[in-house]
Amino acid sequence: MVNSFDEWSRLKEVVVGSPIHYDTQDLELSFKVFFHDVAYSSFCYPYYQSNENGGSKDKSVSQENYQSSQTFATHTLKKQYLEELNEDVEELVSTLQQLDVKVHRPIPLTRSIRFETPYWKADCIPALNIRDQAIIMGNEILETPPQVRARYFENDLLKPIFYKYFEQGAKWTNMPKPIMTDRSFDTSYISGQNVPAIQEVYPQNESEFDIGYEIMFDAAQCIRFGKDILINVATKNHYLAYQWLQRHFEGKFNFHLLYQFADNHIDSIILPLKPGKLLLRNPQFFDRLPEPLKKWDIIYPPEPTENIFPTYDDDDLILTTKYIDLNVLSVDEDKIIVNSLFPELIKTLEKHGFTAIPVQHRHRRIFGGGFHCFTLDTVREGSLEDYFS
Ligand SMILES: NC(=[NH2+])NCCC[C@H](N)C(=O)O
Repeated sequence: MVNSFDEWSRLKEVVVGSPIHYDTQDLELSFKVFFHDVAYSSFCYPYYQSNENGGSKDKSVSQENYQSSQTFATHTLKKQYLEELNEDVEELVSTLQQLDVKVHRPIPLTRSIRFETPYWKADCIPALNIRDQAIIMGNEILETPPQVRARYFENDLLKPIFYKYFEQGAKWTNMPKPIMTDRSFDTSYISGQNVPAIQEVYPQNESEFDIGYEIMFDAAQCIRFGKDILINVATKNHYLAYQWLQRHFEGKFNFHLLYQFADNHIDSIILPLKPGKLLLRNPQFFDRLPEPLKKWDIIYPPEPTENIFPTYDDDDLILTTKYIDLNVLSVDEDKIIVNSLFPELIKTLEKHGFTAIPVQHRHRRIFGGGFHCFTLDTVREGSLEDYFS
Protein backbone atom coordinates (compact mmCIF):
# COMPACT_ATOMS: atom_id res chain seq x y z
CA MET A 1 0.00 0.00 0.00
CA VAL A 2 1.34 3.44 -0.94
CA ASN A 3 2.55 5.26 2.17
CA SER A 4 5.22 7.90 2.04
CA PHE A 5 5.30 11.11 4.05
CA ASP A 6 8.96 11.97 4.37
CA GLU A 7 12.41 11.55 2.83
CA TRP A 8 14.09 9.47 5.55
CA SER A 9 12.00 6.82 7.28
CA ARG A 10 12.60 3.11 6.59
CA LEU A 11 12.22 2.56 2.83
CA LYS A 12 10.20 -0.51 1.89
CA GLU A 13 9.27 -0.02 -1.76
CA VAL A 14 10.76 2.23 -4.39
CA VAL A 15 10.57 2.78 -8.12
CA VAL A 16 13.96 3.10 -9.84
CA GLY A 17 13.94 4.90 -13.19
CA SER A 18 15.01 3.39 -16.50
CA PRO A 19 17.64 5.00 -18.73
CA ILE A 20 16.97 2.70 -21.71
CA HIS A 21 16.83 4.70 -24.96
CA TYR A 22 17.76 8.02 -23.47
CA ASP A 23 19.14 8.84 -26.90
CA THR A 24 18.35 12.47 -27.59
CA GLN A 25 17.33 15.80 -26.17
CA ASP A 26 15.10 18.23 -28.05
CA LEU A 27 16.74 21.63 -27.79
CA GLU A 28 13.55 23.64 -27.98
CA LEU A 29 11.97 26.34 -25.88
CA SER A 30 10.69 24.27 -22.95
CA PHE A 31 14.03 22.45 -22.58
CA LYS A 32 16.03 25.65 -22.71
CA VAL A 33 13.81 27.43 -20.24
CA PHE A 34 13.99 24.47 -17.86
CA PHE A 35 17.74 24.04 -18.04
CA HIS A 36 18.59 27.70 -18.44
CA ASP A 37 20.55 28.00 -15.19
CA VAL A 38 22.75 24.99 -15.73
CA ALA A 39 23.05 24.51 -19.46
CA TYR A 40 22.40 27.91 -20.98
CA SER A 41 24.05 30.39 -18.67
CA SER A 42 27.54 30.81 -17.28
CA PHE A 43 26.25 29.42 -14.02
CA CYS A 44 28.23 26.28 -13.51
CA TYR A 45 30.26 24.94 -16.37
CA PRO A 46 33.71 26.13 -17.35
CA TYR A 47 32.81 26.25 -21.02
CA TYR A 48 30.57 29.20 -20.35
CA GLN A 49 32.91 30.95 -18.06
CA SER A 50 35.25 31.41 -21.01
CA ASN A 51 32.25 32.31 -23.13
CA GLU A 52 30.30 34.61 -20.88
CA ASN A 53 28.74 36.53 -23.69
CA GLY A 54 28.94 33.72 -26.14
CA GLY A 55 25.38 32.54 -25.76
CA SER A 56 24.35 28.99 -26.28
CA LYS A 57 26.55 25.96 -25.87
CA ASP A 58 24.92 24.00 -28.66
CA LYS A 59 26.85 25.70 -31.37
CA SER A 60 25.06 23.62 -33.95
CA VAL A 61 21.82 25.38 -33.16
CA SER A 62 21.33 28.27 -35.49
CA GLN A 63 18.92 31.11 -35.07
CA GLU A 64 16.48 29.45 -37.48
CA ASN A 65 16.04 26.57 -35.11
CA TYR A 66 14.46 28.96 -32.66
CA GLN A 67 12.08 30.51 -35.12
CA SER A 68 9.19 28.23 -34.37
CA SER A 69 8.31 25.73 -31.72
CA GLN A 70 7.74 23.24 -34.53
CA THR A 71 11.40 23.22 -35.52
CA PHE A 72 14.23 22.49 -33.19
CA ALA A 73 17.67 21.00 -32.99
CA THR A 74 18.28 17.63 -31.47
CA HIS A 75 21.22 16.77 -29.26
CA THR A 76 22.34 13.13 -29.48
CA LEU A 77 23.69 11.60 -26.29
CA LYS A 78 26.77 9.41 -26.54
CA LYS A 79 26.20 5.64 -26.39
CA GLN A 80 29.08 5.11 -23.99
CA TYR A 81 27.55 7.41 -21.38
CA LEU A 82 24.22 5.64 -21.66
CA GLU A 83 25.81 2.20 -21.27
CA GLU A 84 27.75 3.32 -18.24
CA LEU A 85 24.66 4.97 -16.79
CA ASN A 86 22.75 1.75 -17.21
CA GLU A 87 25.45 -0.18 -15.31
CA ASP A 88 25.30 2.33 -12.48
CA VAL A 89 21.50 2.25 -12.30
CA GLU A 90 21.56 -1.55 -12.18
CA GLU A 91 24.02 -1.34 -9.29
CA LEU A 92 21.60 0.98 -7.51
CA VAL A 93 18.79 -1.55 -8.04
CA SER A 94 20.77 -4.49 -6.67
CA THR A 95 22.00 -2.45 -3.71
CA LEU A 96 18.42 -1.55 -2.79
CA GLN A 97 17.34 -5.17 -3.15
CA GLN A 98 20.15 -6.32 -0.87
CA LEU A 99 18.85 -3.82 1.67
CA ASP A 100 15.47 -5.55 1.54
CA VAL A 101 13.76 -2.81 -0.40
CA LYS A 102 11.23 -3.93 -3.01
CA VAL A 103 12.16 -2.33 -6.34
CA HIS A 104 9.69 -1.55 -9.11
CA ARG A 105 10.75 -0.54 -12.62
CA PRO A 106 8.97 1.54 -15.27
CA ILE A 107 8.23 0.22 -18.76
CA PRO A 108 11.54 0.63 -20.61
CA LEU A 109 11.46 2.42 -23.96
CA THR A 110 12.18 -0.03 -26.76
CA ARG A 111 12.88 2.66 -29.36
CA SER A 112 12.98 6.38 -29.88
CA ILE A 113 9.47 7.73 -30.13
CA ARG A 114 8.50 11.01 -31.75
CA PHE A 115 5.04 12.20 -30.76
CA GLU A 116 2.76 15.04 -31.58
CA THR A 117 0.06 16.84 -29.58
CA PRO A 118 -2.38 19.20 -31.30
CA TYR A 119 0.08 21.98 -30.43
CA TRP A 120 3.68 20.77 -30.85
CA LYS A 121 5.97 17.79 -31.49
CA ALA A 122 8.61 16.16 -29.28
CA ASP A 123 10.74 13.05 -28.76
CA CYS A 124 9.92 10.86 -25.77
CA ILE A 125 12.55 10.37 -23.12
CA PRO A 126 12.50 7.37 -20.78
CA ALA A 127 11.15 7.48 -17.23
CA LEU A 128 14.56 8.03 -15.64
CA ASN A 129 14.24 11.05 -13.34
CA ILE A 130 10.99 9.78 -11.93
CA ARG A 131 11.19 12.04 -8.86
CA ASP A 132 10.26 14.91 -11.12
CA GLN A 133 6.74 14.22 -12.28
CA ALA A 134 5.17 12.33 -9.40
CA ILE A 135 5.15 12.74 -5.65
CA ILE A 136 3.75 10.43 -3.00
CA MET A 137 1.74 12.45 -0.52
CA GLY A 138 0.89 9.90 2.15
CA ASN A 139 -1.50 7.43 0.57
CA GLU A 140 -1.90 9.50 -2.59
CA ILE A 141 0.04 9.30 -5.84
CA LEU A 142 0.09 12.79 -7.32
CA GLU A 143 1.29 13.30 -10.87
CA THR A 144 2.57 16.81 -11.54
CA PRO A 145 2.25 18.59 -14.90
CA PRO A 146 5.32 18.48 -17.14
CA GLN A 147 7.50 21.51 -17.80
CA VAL A 148 9.52 19.97 -20.62
CA ARG A 149 7.60 18.93 -23.73
CA ALA A 150 9.61 15.74 -24.29
CA ARG A 151 8.41 14.55 -20.89
CA TYR A 152 4.69 14.93 -21.59
CA PHE A 153 3.96 11.20 -21.81
CA GLU A 154 6.81 10.00 -19.60
CA ASN A 155 4.57 9.05 -16.69
CA ASP A 156 2.66 6.61 -18.89
CA LEU A 157 5.70 4.40 -18.43
CA LEU A 158 4.87 4.27 -14.71
CA LYS A 159 1.22 3.37 -15.18
CA PRO A 160 1.50 -0.39 -14.53
CA ILE A 161 3.02 0.44 -11.13
CA PHE A 162 0.46 3.10 -10.32
CA TYR A 163 -2.39 0.75 -11.32
CA LYS A 164 -1.04 -1.90 -8.93
CA TYR A 165 -1.03 0.61 -6.09
CA PHE A 166 -4.47 1.84 -7.15
CA GLU A 167 -5.80 -1.72 -6.85
CA GLN A 168 -4.34 -1.84 -3.34
CA GLY A 169 -6.32 1.27 -2.41
CA ALA A 170 -4.05 4.22 -3.22
CA LYS A 171 -5.54 7.58 -4.15
CA TRP A 172 -4.28 8.67 -7.56
CA THR A 173 -4.50 12.25 -8.79
CA ASN A 174 -3.22 14.23 -11.77
CA MET A 175 -2.73 17.98 -11.67
CA PRO A 176 -4.15 19.75 -14.77
CA LYS A 177 -2.03 19.03 -17.84
CA PRO A 178 -0.82 22.16 -19.68
CA ILE A 179 -1.38 22.91 -23.36
CA MET A 180 2.22 24.15 -23.36
CA THR A 181 2.27 26.68 -26.14
CA ASP A 182 5.35 28.92 -26.08
CA ARG A 183 3.37 31.58 -24.26
CA SER A 184 2.39 29.22 -21.46
CA PHE A 185 5.88 29.74 -20.01
CA ASP A 186 6.74 32.52 -17.59
CA THR A 187 10.34 33.22 -18.58
CA SER A 188 10.85 36.18 -16.25
CA TYR A 189 13.11 34.04 -14.03
CA ILE A 190 15.58 33.99 -16.90
CA SER A 191 15.44 37.72 -17.51
CA GLY A 192 15.86 38.23 -13.78
CA GLN A 193 13.13 40.86 -13.94
CA ASN A 194 9.42 41.02 -14.13
CA VAL A 195 9.54 40.76 -17.90
CA PRO A 196 9.93 37.83 -20.30
CA ALA A 197 13.38 36.55 -21.30
CA ILE A 198 15.06 38.05 -24.34
CA GLN A 199 12.85 37.11 -27.25
CA GLU A 200 15.75 36.65 -29.70
CA VAL A 201 17.07 33.80 -27.58
CA TYR A 202 13.83 32.45 -26.16
CA PRO A 203 11.21 33.45 -28.72
CA GLN A 204 7.69 32.75 -27.60
CA ASN A 205 5.65 32.52 -30.74
CA GLU A 206 1.98 33.24 -30.74
CA SER A 207 -0.51 30.41 -31.13
CA GLU A 208 -4.26 30.25 -31.51
CA PHE A 209 -4.23 28.06 -28.39
CA ASP A 210 -2.51 30.55 -26.07
CA ILE A 211 -4.31 30.81 -22.76
CA GLY A 212 -1.64 32.62 -20.77
CA TYR A 213 0.60 31.15 -18.07
CA GLU A 214 -0.34 27.63 -17.11
CA ILE A 215 0.27 25.37 -14.13
CA MET A 216 3.66 23.82 -14.83
CA PHE A 217 5.61 22.42 -11.95
CA ASP A 218 7.74 19.42 -10.96
CA ALA A 219 7.28 17.20 -7.96
CA ALA A 220 11.03 17.57 -7.26
CA GLN A 221 10.37 21.18 -6.28
CA CYS A 222 8.84 19.77 -3.09
CA ILE A 223 10.56 18.22 -0.09
CA ARG A 224 8.42 16.31 2.40
CA PHE A 225 8.63 16.53 6.20
CA GLY A 226 5.46 14.72 7.31
CA LYS A 227 2.71 17.36 7.59
CA ASP A 228 5.02 20.07 6.24
CA ILE A 229 6.14 20.36 2.66
CA LEU A 230 8.72 22.80 1.32
CA ILE A 231 7.90 24.04 -2.15
CA ASN A 232 10.19 26.06 -4.39
CA VAL A 233 8.47 28.68 -6.51
CA ALA A 234 10.47 30.54 -9.15
CA THR A 235 7.85 31.46 -11.74
CA LYS A 236 4.18 32.25 -12.13
CA ASN A 237 3.78 28.69 -13.50
CA HIS A 238 5.05 27.35 -10.19
CA TYR A 239 2.96 29.79 -8.15
CA LEU A 240 -0.20 28.51 -9.81
CA ALA A 241 0.86 24.98 -8.86
CA TYR A 242 1.46 26.09 -5.29
CA GLN A 243 -2.09 27.44 -5.14
CA TRP A 244 -3.47 24.22 -6.62
CA LEU A 245 -1.59 22.12 -4.05
CA GLN A 246 -2.71 24.27 -1.14
CA ARG A 247 -6.35 23.95 -2.16
CA HIS A 248 -6.12 20.25 -2.94
CA PHE A 249 -4.44 19.31 0.35
CA GLU A 250 -6.07 21.92 2.57
CA GLY A 251 -6.16 20.81 6.19
CA LYS A 252 -3.83 17.85 5.58
CA PHE A 253 -0.46 19.30 4.52
CA ASN A 254 1.14 22.71 5.11
CA PHE A 255 3.09 24.10 2.18
CA HIS A 256 6.00 26.43 2.94
CA LEU A 257 6.89 28.55 -0.05
CA LEU A 258 10.59 28.98 -0.79
CA TYR A 259 10.97 31.82 -3.25
CA GLN A 260 13.50 31.15 -6.01
CA PHE A 261 15.77 28.82 -4.05
CA ALA A 262 16.59 27.53 -7.52
CA ASP A 263 15.17 27.55 -11.02
CA ASN A 264 13.11 24.46 -10.25
CA HIS A 265 14.20 21.30 -8.35
CA ILE A 266 15.62 21.66 -4.86
CA ASP A 267 16.79 18.14 -4.04
CA SER A 268 20.43 19.04 -4.64
CA ILE A 269 20.07 21.97 -2.23
CA ILE A 270 18.11 20.71 0.73
CA LEU A 271 17.41 17.17 1.93
CA PRO A 272 16.32 16.14 5.42
CA LEU A 273 18.22 13.00 6.52
CA LYS A 274 16.18 12.35 9.67
CA PRO A 275 14.16 14.47 12.11
CA GLY A 276 16.52 17.18 13.33
CA LYS A 277 19.21 16.66 10.66
CA LEU A 278 19.22 18.58 7.43
CA LEU A 279 21.66 18.40 4.54
CA LEU A 280 21.97 21.92 3.07
CA ARG A 281 24.10 22.90 0.07
CA ASN A 282 25.73 25.88 1.78
CA PRO A 283 25.11 28.60 4.39
CA GLN A 284 23.76 30.96 1.73
CA PHE A 285 20.41 29.21 2.01
CA PHE A 286 20.17 29.19 5.80
CA ASP A 287 18.51 32.57 6.37
CA ARG A 288 15.69 31.75 4.02
CA LEU A 289 14.76 28.42 5.65
CA PRO A 290 11.42 28.19 7.44
CA GLU A 291 11.97 29.04 11.12
CA PRO A 292 11.49 25.51 12.53
CA LEU A 293 14.28 24.17 10.31
CA LYS A 294 16.75 26.75 11.57
CA LYS A 295 16.76 24.84 14.85
CA TRP A 296 17.79 21.59 13.16
CA ASP A 297 21.40 20.41 12.93
CA ILE A 298 22.55 21.60 9.56
CA ILE A 299 25.05 19.43 7.71
CA TYR A 300 26.99 21.31 5.04
CA PRO A 301 28.60 19.00 2.49
CA PRO A 302 32.15 19.63 1.31
CA GLU A 303 32.39 21.75 -1.83
CA PRO A 304 32.54 19.40 -4.84
CA THR A 305 35.63 19.70 -7.03
CA GLU A 306 35.69 19.18 -10.80
CA ASN A 307 37.83 16.04 -10.48
CA ILE A 308 34.93 13.97 -9.11
CA PHE A 309 33.24 14.20 -12.51
CA PRO A 310 34.23 12.54 -15.78
CA THR A 311 35.88 14.85 -18.26
CA TYR A 312 33.37 15.75 -20.91
CA ASP A 313 33.73 16.97 -24.47
CA ASP A 314 32.80 20.43 -25.62
CA ASP A 315 29.74 19.12 -27.39
CA ASP A 316 28.38 17.34 -24.31
CA LEU A 317 25.49 19.07 -22.65
CA ILE A 318 25.79 19.35 -18.87
CA LEU A 319 22.42 19.49 -17.15
CA THR A 320 23.23 19.86 -13.47
CA THR A 321 25.30 21.93 -11.10
CA LYS A 322 28.34 20.40 -9.45
CA TYR A 323 26.21 19.93 -6.32
CA ILE A 324 24.24 17.07 -7.80
CA ASP A 325 25.73 14.44 -5.47
CA LEU A 326 23.87 15.93 -2.51
CA ASN A 327 21.00 14.19 -4.15
CA VAL A 328 21.27 11.16 -1.88
CA LEU A 329 18.63 8.54 -1.13
CA SER A 330 17.90 7.63 2.48
CA VAL A 331 17.11 3.99 3.16
CA ASP A 332 16.33 4.73 6.80
CA GLU A 333 17.39 7.19 9.51
CA ASP A 334 20.87 5.67 9.51
CA LYS A 335 21.65 4.37 6.01
CA ILE A 336 22.06 6.68 3.03
CA ILE A 337 22.91 5.75 -0.54
CA VAL A 338 25.66 8.13 -1.66
CA ASN A 339 27.70 8.43 -4.84
CA SER A 340 30.98 6.55 -4.31
CA LEU A 341 32.65 9.10 -6.58
CA PHE A 342 32.29 11.77 -3.89
CA PRO A 343 34.22 10.23 -0.95
CA GLU A 344 34.40 13.56 0.86
CA LEU A 345 30.63 13.60 1.16
CA ILE A 346 30.71 10.03 2.49
CA LYS A 347 33.20 11.12 5.17
CA THR A 348 31.04 14.08 6.16
CA LEU A 349 27.94 11.92 6.54
CA GLU A 350 29.87 9.33 8.56
CA LYS A 351 31.18 12.07 10.82
CA HIS A 352 27.56 12.96 11.55
CA GLY A 353 26.80 9.38 12.53
CA PHE A 354 25.23 8.06 9.32
CA THR A 355 26.15 4.86 7.51
CA ALA A 356 26.94 5.68 3.90
CA ILE A 357 26.23 3.03 1.32
CA PRO A 358 28.41 3.89 -1.67
CA VAL A 359 27.09 3.26 -5.18
CA GLN A 360 28.87 4.51 -8.27
CA HIS A 361 27.06 7.10 -10.41
CA ARG A 362 29.21 8.53 -13.19
CA HIS A 363 27.03 10.53 -15.55
CA ARG A 364 24.71 12.36 -13.21
CA ARG A 365 25.52 15.69 -14.87
CA ILE A 366 24.69 14.47 -18.37
CA PHE A 367 21.40 12.80 -17.45
CA GLY A 368 20.32 15.46 -14.98
CA GLY A 369 19.92 13.48 -11.80
CA GLY A 370 21.33 11.72 -8.78
CA PHE A 371 19.89 8.87 -6.69
CA HIS A 372 17.05 10.95 -5.26
CA CYS A 373 16.00 12.08 -8.76
CA PHE A 374 16.11 8.58 -10.21
CA THR A 375 13.82 7.12 -7.55
CA LEU A 376 10.28 7.46 -6.25
CA ASP A 377 9.83 6.18 -2.72
CA THR A 378 6.33 4.76 -2.77
CA VAL A 379 6.41 3.00 0.60
CA ARG A 380 8.19 4.24 3.71
CA GLU A 381 7.46 3.47 7.32
CA GLY A 382 6.87 7.08 8.48
CA SER A 383 3.46 8.62 9.09
CA LEU A 384 1.75 12.00 9.00
CA GLU A 385 3.73 13.63 11.77
CA ASP A 386 4.36 17.22 12.73
CA TYR A 387 8.12 17.78 12.74
CA PHE A 388 7.91 21.56 12.70
CA SER A 389 6.50 22.34 16.13
N1 LIG B 1 14.92 15.69 -9.25
C1 LIG B 1 15.91 16.09 -9.98
N2 LIG B 1 15.93 15.80 -11.26
N3 LIG B 1 16.80 16.85 -9.41
C2 LIG B 1 17.95 17.34 -10.08
C3 LIG B 1 18.27 18.67 -9.57
C4 LIG B 1 19.51 19.15 -10.17
C5 LIG B 1 19.74 20.60 -9.91
N4 LIG B 1 19.05 21.42 -10.88
C6 LIG B 1 21.22 20.84 -9.97
O1 LIG B 1 21.67 21.20 -11.02
O2 LIG B 1 21.94 20.62 -9.04
